[in-house]
Amino acid sequence: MENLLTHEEYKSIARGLLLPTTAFVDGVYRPAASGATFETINPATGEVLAEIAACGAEDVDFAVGKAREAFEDGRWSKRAPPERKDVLIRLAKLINRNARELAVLESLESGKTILDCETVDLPETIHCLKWHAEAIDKIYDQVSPPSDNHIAMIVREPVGVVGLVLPWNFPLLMLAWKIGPALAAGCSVVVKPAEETSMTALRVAELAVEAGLPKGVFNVVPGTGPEVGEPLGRHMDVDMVSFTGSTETGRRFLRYAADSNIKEVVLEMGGKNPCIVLEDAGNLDRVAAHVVNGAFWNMGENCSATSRLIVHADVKDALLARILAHAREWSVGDPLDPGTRVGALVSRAHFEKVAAYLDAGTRTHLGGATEGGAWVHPTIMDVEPLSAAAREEIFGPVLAVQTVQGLDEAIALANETEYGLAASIFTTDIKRALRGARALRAGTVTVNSFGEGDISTPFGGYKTSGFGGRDNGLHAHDQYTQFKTIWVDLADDDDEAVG
Ligand SMILES: NC(=O)C1=CN([C@@H]2O[C@H](COP(=O)(O)OP(=O)(O)OC[C@H]3O[C@@H](n4cnc5c(N)ncnc54)[C@H](OP(=O)(O)O)[C@@H]3O)[C@@H](O)[C@H]2O)C=CC1
Ligand SMILES: CCCCCC/C=C/C(=O)O
Repeated sequence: MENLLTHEEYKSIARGLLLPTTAFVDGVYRPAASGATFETINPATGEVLAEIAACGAEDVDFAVGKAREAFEDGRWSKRAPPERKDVLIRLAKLINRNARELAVLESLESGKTILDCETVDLPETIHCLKWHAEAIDKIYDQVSPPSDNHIAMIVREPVGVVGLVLPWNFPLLMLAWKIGPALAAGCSVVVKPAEETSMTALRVAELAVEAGLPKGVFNVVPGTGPEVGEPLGRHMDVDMVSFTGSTETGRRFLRYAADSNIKEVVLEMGGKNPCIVLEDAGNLDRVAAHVVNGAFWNMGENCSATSRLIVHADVKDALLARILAHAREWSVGDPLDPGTRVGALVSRAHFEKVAAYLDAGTRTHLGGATEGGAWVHPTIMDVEPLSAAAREEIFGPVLAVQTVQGLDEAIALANETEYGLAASIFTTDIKRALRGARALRAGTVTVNSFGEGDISTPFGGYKTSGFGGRDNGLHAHDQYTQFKTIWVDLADDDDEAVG
């Protein structure tokens, strides 16, 4: 990559970074009301990076109040769409101008590789914000099929004050997936970043004010799930929550909503994503490259990671040989080294969760060993269909392999999961590919590739992987919009009134 720096240069940038550590509410940084802090740790070294404001219910209440004030006086919600567009495009440009520092900050907090931060997370974050900004003034209201005696308009309105609860695996990109359409729609937001990765969201909120976003529209309240996430989920003046994270926590947000003001809830949750490789898959080396990328990219800390390989017995050995060859090329190491493909897992606690699965297979082909810190080598193992390793979301670089004799068996096995986020199928027969894609119960199915689609395609899950809406695409704007019907009677003043 020609634009990448050297390992030493990245380390030098890391040493010089100014770290944002307090909440960002109503346009300024401020400590938690209690004055409490918590440590944020660099998972690659175990060192404390910073002490972050440990906010609580009082801070959430304050931030929601400021967001409400901003929403009601219309300083953003009633601005003309082209004006909102200009501000968000300026924000995307400012992120671009600060991309290197943000990439290093993201890598330091999360253990993600600088290679991915520089070449995927930052470019995709910028692209996402621009895409939603550009969409703002191209989304039309509607008029229902007309009749002689009435006209009905269906107008979009911003949903109001929105809580955005984020995960740690793509801190910037998930922020962009949510603030892009939410701010485009005219909402005010209160962001709760994951406690492992608060700092990039804080910095982006500061850049947003520099871009011209009025104060109070974009607030970030760092802290733990129970201390910040729950009060946000239960707040009577929050109109909607959009959440990405585990299915277990997603369920809690449904309860919070039911117990409070029945706010709208959109949930993007876990996955145990199958990749079916049939005997007619074609070039197995190409297939192997996709499987390895799907399974080990971002250390497998990806809700749509390929975590189950369901392979036809006739090609299993040949495919595995190629998968092992590709996986061995994924170097494990310091996330700030641009040659590293597999960085550190996000935390020691998460490392321990993933490591506990490493002996769960019936035969391990590669990996399994770990070395200090929070590193797990790409691991490929055969598993029994009903085993925990075959069913549970591991969220690490672990690929569980199962063998089948045909398409129907493969589909049945692929669908035998509580999740339904993503799936892929490899075959050179278009009919089998489409039959398979239709039968797989997942929000995104890729054929002869691994991927999540792009900003133009909706992203979300079936079954316990998703609820209430989709991220990405114009579909994401619907999450943050209310539809209002305005019905106008066209009858003459002296016509009989009909109900
Ligand atoms: N679908 C996805 O993209 C993701 C899936 N996961 C899955 O979840 C597992 C656990 O990871 P984890 O970080 O604990 O994921 P969580 O679902 O717990 O975290 C996601 C967000 O929800 C917050 N949260 C946690 N508990 C509560 C609560 N009781 N009330 C309100 N908000 C809460 C978290 O806060 P905080 O962490 O700051 O306390 C974080 O901001 C992973 O191993 C993986 O399997 C994890 C991340 C992303
Ligand atoms: C370049 C696209 C990356 C998409 C990652 C999607 C993951 C979402 C999640 O884990 O929640």
